[in-house]
Amino acid sequence: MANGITLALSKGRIFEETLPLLAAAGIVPSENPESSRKLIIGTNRPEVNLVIVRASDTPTYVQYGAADLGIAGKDVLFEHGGVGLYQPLDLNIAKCRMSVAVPEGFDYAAAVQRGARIRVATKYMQMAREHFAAKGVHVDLIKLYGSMELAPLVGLADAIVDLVSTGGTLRANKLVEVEEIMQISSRLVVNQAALKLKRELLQPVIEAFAGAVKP
Ligand SMILES: Nc1ncnc2c1ncn2[C@@H]1O[C@H](COP(=O)(O)OP(=O)(O)OP(=O)(O)O)[C@@H](O)[C@H]1O
Ligand SMILES: O=P(O)(O)OC[C@H]1O[C@H](OP(=O)(O)OP(=O)(O)O)[C@H](O)[C@@H]1O
Repeated sequence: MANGITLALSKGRIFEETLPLLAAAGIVPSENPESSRKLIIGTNRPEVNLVIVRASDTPTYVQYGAADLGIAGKDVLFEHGGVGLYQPLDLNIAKCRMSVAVPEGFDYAAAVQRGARIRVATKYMQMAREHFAAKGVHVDLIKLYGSMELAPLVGLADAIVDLVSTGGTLRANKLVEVEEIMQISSRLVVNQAALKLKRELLQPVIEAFAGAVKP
């Protein structure tokens, strides 16, 4: 794939929401990663391949040049740190927000005010650490890899830091949002060296994506 370009995408919402952007760049995947077990997927353009990765691994593939470009959530980029990545575009897809949530009935404001140590479960350690440090709130962070909403229900934590979109998952688990940390959407990320070495192939894709971004 050294002569072509490789785009890293995760299955699910990022893949689905990227399809119209790919179409605008004249790129049509030859298989659907939801039904195929293949991790390298060709396209209608012989010089363009897709690699299917875990959402949180996208920046790593692009940082090391294993993929020339990729699409990753701002949440994932914040945890990664963005080293070696050029971030030319906010694609305005996979929109949600990072929030603090607690069980209904837990008085978060009072706990913060009296300086209590709060146990917070999250997959987003860096985001949570910076948020609470900036507010001067004392927290013990507990790293989880998913289903954060369960943690307060079983006594593992007082609060969670997680992504919220419709709020349906919080409601279903009798949790309430008490603080919004950051609005989240996905960005195009490009390997900085590839941008120089493969500019002729990459620039038209970046421009087509830019032209297809919905406000
Ligand atoms: N409910 C949601 N609504 C809209 N966007 C979301 C929602 N949940 C997550 N996202 C965004 O979509 C991105 C991809 O989410 P996805 O669920 O595919 O991966 P993940 O399960 O969070 O990651 P991983 O598979 O690496 O654990 C997230 O990084 C986030 O930016
Ligand atoms: O506010 P809502 O619309 O309910 O969305 C929020 C949920 O979406 C995300 O999970 P996702 O659906 O991606 O599941 P996953 O983390 O298991 O992939 C997030 O971790 C929340 O649990």
